[in-house]
Amino acid sequence: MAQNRSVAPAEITFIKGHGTMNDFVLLPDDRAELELDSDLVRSLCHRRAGIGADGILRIATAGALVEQAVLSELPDGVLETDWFMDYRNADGSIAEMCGNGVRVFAHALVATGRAETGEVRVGTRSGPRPARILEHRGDRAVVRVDMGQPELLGLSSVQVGDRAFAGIAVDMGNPHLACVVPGLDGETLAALPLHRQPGFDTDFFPEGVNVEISTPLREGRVSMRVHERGAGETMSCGTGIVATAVAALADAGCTAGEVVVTVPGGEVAVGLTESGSTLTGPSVLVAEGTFRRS
Ligand SMILES: N[C@@H](CCC[C@H](N)C(=O)O)C(=O)O
Repeated sequence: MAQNRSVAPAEITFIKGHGTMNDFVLLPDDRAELELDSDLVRSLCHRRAGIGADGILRIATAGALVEQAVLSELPDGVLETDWFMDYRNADGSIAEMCGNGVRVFAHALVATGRAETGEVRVGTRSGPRPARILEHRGDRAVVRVDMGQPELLGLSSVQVGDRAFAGIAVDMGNPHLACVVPGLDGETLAALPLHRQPGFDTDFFPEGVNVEISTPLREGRVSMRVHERGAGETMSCGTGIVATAVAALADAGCTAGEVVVTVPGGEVAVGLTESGSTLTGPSVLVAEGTFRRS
């Protein structure tokens, strides 16, 4: 039963941050009192009329989100007292997970005194995603996230402009189609019309999909671009980066290894073992302030 839920206030305190330019508005709302509807999410994320972001990270305890009926129950492994990343895409839709978001969220927990530096428990709709702050210098941090076990779901394909690409469907808590394209180089990758929604198989992905296109693995590195469900093309996508590393390693005949993924917004490192995956990269907190709702 929702309790003490206020109507959305006229002024909302926010922090703005990004992880390899996948940018977020963070809303400190420990007791989950804010009515975070999709109109408010879209206003906050609007790049002309709002603050501008690929998504929203509400900071609340998991217990408060259950109490306010934002979550119907605690996801497996998440404790009532855990800080929970209540993630919304820029279009107002809810997503289960956000890899870059977890890095920025854990950094913000430490920067605002909600958690100690070191290992930080972060709850998500896909379960706990422990994060370790490896370096922390004020507004900048380097964070490693335990991203769990990627699940391979089979093969599908996408249409990007006049080209079709085959890919591996990977469940990272959220859905991905990671397409490693033989012979693709950085220049051709950069020219693909990924700003437009790629065509995908809606029977295979009834809830929509995040689409990654990448170069093949070369000396432990790939270059990738992404079109995100609910946000359009972004400069980086942490879950998509891990999905791409899985697909690039599979393409090279491996099920484990280290891959550095270059995205338009920077570089992130993935570690893949038989039992799980990690994502290591930067987090930057760039601003804080008050959003005035009109
Ligand atoms: N940018 C994120 C993924 C955000 C959610 C995604 N758009 C979805 O709808 O699944 C990341 O860093 O993983």
